[in-house]
Amino acid sequence: TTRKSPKNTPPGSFGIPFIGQSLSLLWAMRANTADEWIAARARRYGAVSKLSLFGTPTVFIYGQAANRFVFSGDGNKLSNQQTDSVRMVLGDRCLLELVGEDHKRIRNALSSFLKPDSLRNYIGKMEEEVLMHLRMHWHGKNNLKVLPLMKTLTFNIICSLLFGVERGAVRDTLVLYFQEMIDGIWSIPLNLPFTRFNRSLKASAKVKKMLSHLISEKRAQLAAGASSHQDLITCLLTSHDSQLVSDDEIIHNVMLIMVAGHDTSSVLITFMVRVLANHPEIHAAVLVEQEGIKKGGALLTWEDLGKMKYTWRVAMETLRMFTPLYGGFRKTLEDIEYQGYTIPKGWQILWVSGMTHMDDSIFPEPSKFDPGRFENPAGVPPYTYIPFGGGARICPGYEFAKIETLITIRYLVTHFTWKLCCNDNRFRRDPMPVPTQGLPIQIMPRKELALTA
Ligand code: HEM
Repeated sequence: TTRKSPKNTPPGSFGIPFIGQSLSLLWAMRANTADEWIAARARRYGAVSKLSLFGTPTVFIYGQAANRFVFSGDGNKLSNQQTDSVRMVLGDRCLLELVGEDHKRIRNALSSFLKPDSLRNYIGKMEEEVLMHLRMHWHGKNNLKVLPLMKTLTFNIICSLLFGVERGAVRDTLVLYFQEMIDGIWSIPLNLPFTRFNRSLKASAKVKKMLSHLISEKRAQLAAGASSHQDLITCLLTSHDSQLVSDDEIIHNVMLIMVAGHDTSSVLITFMVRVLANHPEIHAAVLVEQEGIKKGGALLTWEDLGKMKYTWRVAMETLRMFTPLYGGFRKTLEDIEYQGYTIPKGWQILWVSGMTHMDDSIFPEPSKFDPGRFENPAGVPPYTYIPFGGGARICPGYEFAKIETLITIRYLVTHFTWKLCCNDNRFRRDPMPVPTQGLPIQIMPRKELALTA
């Protein structure tokens, strides 16, 4: 085959130098029109087009073939470098930046904690966090905002399970810095004073310092004979290939998991609360399933979670329609041919999930909420339903997210009923979906919350 000239790049333009289309996309995200922004681009240029985002030339591709292309590669042609702002905030040794053997090594180390066999030992701890949260923030209340509360809950779960940071002043400070850090993580990478990005970098430096301190403390505890199975950090420090994981790698990956592990599942739970309010028949079916799992005060087990099949299908359909992570980036390690175009080395590739999730040839009547779509997993074609990504980089936190979501929804439906205070059913992206006003609801107790787990 004859090699195409590198000039044969996809249609589209780079827009204003350096800024490119970043501001236009960021603006669309905040104005709740990002999905239309993407769709309009797709209508104008087709399934492959170029643009410039966050300082880098980018090719936007979508559809089943595009997803397969992004997720089934062996990592030699496409790496996973994030945009400059994300890398500067999280650090260059986190999983998102690593390729090949480095990526495998760190993923293995994290999986030893995140795999189902390990997580089943932590179900009780998660349940305890959920109950404590409900007693503190839901019990005795009439009105509340779901999204900020779910961020608090999932952040607390991450803190206690992954890093063993219990409630108290350290955790509170960490939450504050952390929120500032996330606020500016998606930015044009110019560190100018008084910008969100500048505040985010400063907060990131403080979080890194706190984590470094935490690692020293854990090392000392381990040396004094503490158990190695307390949390993710102690697991990483004592895993048999621990010598292979550097302190920087621990810190950067802990930061990644703090972001990846709470911002996403909080959105899933929040949108499930909205879905259940909007669809009384689905709410009733979830309640029947949950009440069928009678516990009489005993803690939930792995087997109980396995019985929550319908509840999880509701979660899957929620992830299809309100996918937390709308897409992501890859970077080309060499010139790549794709659908007759050349994508030059060093460019970004932008993939998105919403375009296949809302494609009516794959999911008929895509705007209809229907958990029945997932009754037969074989009915969903490969590489079309990708809320957790796919291939070598598929989300390693899938089981973690599933467990915390099922436990939280169980306690919500069995102990409360609720009504939406704001019925517009809209959301904006920041870049995670944010329902109007953070989803204010009115709640009514169904039965007493047990005072102990
Ligand atoms: C509903 C909840 C969640 C959703 C929708 C979600 C979604 C995703 C997606 C789409 C990716 C792939 C990104 C890509 O290919 O570029 C990913 C990666 C990742 N997720 Fe999740 N995630 C969720 C929860 C979690 C949790 C709870 C954790 C950790 C406890 C976690 C940790 C990670 C990590 C570390 C990666 C990077 C993997 C790699 O690059 O090899 N996620 N997630």
